[in-house]
Order: sequence, then structure tokens, then C-alpha cells
Amino acid sequence: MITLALSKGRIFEETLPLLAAAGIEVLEDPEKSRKLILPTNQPEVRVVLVRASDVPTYVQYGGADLGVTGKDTLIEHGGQGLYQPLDLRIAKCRVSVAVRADFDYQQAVRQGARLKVATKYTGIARDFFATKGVHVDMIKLYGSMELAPLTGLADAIVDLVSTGNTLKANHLVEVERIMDISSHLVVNQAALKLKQAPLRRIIDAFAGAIRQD
Ligand SMILES: Nc1ncnc2c1ncn2[C@@H]1O[C@H](COP(=O)(O)OP(=O)(O)OP(=O)(O)O)[C@@H](O)[C@H]1O
Ligand SMILES: O=P(O)(O)OC[C@H]1O[C@H](OP(=O)(O)OP(=O)(O)O)[C@H](O)[C@@H]1O
Repeated sequence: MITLALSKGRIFEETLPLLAAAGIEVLEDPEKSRKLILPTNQPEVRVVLVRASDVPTYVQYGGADLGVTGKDTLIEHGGQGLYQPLDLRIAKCRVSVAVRADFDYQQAVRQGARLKVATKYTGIARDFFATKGVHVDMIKLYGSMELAPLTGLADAIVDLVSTGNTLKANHLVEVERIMDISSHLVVNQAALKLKQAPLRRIIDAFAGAIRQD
């Protein structure tokens, strides 16, 4: 049995064409079903639905043989125990710093300054501000980061930006891009040895179906 870990929503949707290239069709719609294990047209392949931030953990410990996860999530996880053979070029976005439009960010990040930063991405944020020589008081959040500067919880957020609509709707401005993000295929290292042929077949099919635009 080959187990693939996906999260509901954009990762599931954007992985479907890659699965199709491998001849794999998921037989149930996760938006309609409450099931967490979804069968496919290939009896020896199944999909497990996990929280996006749990995908690397499932694959690391062998709860799944492979999975699709954002580079953001992968960096925060650390990548231990994972092969990362492919950048799938799906779910593209960026990690950025954003502040209230009336906040003087340039003044706030001058060398040696202190900044209150709210984010789900504490590892990425810590590295970024350390490189700039800015001391950070880090506030870990799990969602709705945009609220933090609006309520006085933080001066800045580090969050994902795609169209910029979420920032705009909350009167925030993007002041720095930290890194570009896309989703990657991750594979359990032991599984790649033990189930080499079927996993290689899937990896190769995914590789051939990656969009280059
Ligand atoms: N607006 C976006 N546009 C494109 N890609 C995105 C966007 N938001 C998130 N992503 C990418 O998709 C991945 C999964 O995001 P998703 O919103 O499905 O889960 P999440 O709510 O961030 O995770 P969790 O449920 O674990 O808190 C992110 O890790 C990121 O790489
Ligand atoms: O720049 P934008 O295009 O507005 O995208 C950015 C937003 O998308 C993500 O949230 P979420 O997963 O809730 O986004 P969704 O509502 O687009 O699914 C992310 O945490 C931002 O809040």
C-alpha cells in the first residue's frame, strides 16, 4: 500500500492533475465526504487528509509514504527524515512582512531596534530579522495574522501573500518579501528504499507533469 498525505483545499485541488498524470484518480471529494482516508482507482494507493502543517510530520514518521506540502511548512518543520525530490510549482505564494499603512517600518527596523512580530512562521521570521540585526519579540499565532497589527498585538506580521487582497482588505501593506513559496513533494526516506518501484513511478509521473509557467 502507498499512502499519500494531502491537505484539503488548494493543495488537494492542485495535486489532482499530477495524480492524473500518474494514472491515479481519487474516488471521493474531500469537500463532500467526512472520510479522512480516501480510496483511489488504484487499490494499492490511498490518500490521507491531514492539516497542512501536519503533512511533513506524517511523512517523517511513516504515517504516509509521501506528501505534498508548502515550502513554508517544510522550512518550519525542518525537513528531518524527508526526501524532497520535486518542487511541484503549485500553490505559489510568498512569505512577506506586512504592517499597518501608518506604521514607519524603515524607522522600526534600523539596526539594533526591537520589533513585535506576530506570525505562524516563527522560524522563517526569526532567521530573517536576525540577518537584518533586528531584535524581535515573537508572538506565535495559528491564523488570522492580519488582525495582530490592527489590534495592537504586534507591529508587524510575517504571513503568506498571493494576490495581496487579504492585506488590502485589512489596510495592511507589504513592506518586504522574505521568500517565494511553492509546494514540494516529500517522501519518507525508509519508504523510498522499501517501496522503491511504486514510489519512483509516482515521482517520475509527477516530475513529467510539473507546469513550467
Ligand atoms: N493564498 C495562497 N495562494 C497560494 N498558495 C497558498 C496561499 N495560502 C497558502 N498557500 C500555500 O498552501 C499551503 C497550504 O495552505 P492552506 O491554506 O491549505 O493551509 P493552512 O490553513 O495554512 O494550514 P493549517 O490548516 O495547517 O493551519 C501553505 O503552506 C502555502 O504553501
Ligand atoms: O494575498 P491573498 O491572495 O489574499 O492570499 C493570502 C492569504 O491566503 C492565506 O490564507 P487562506 O489559506 O485563508 O487563504 P484563502 O482564503 O485564499 O484560502 C494566507 O494565510 C493569507 O491570509
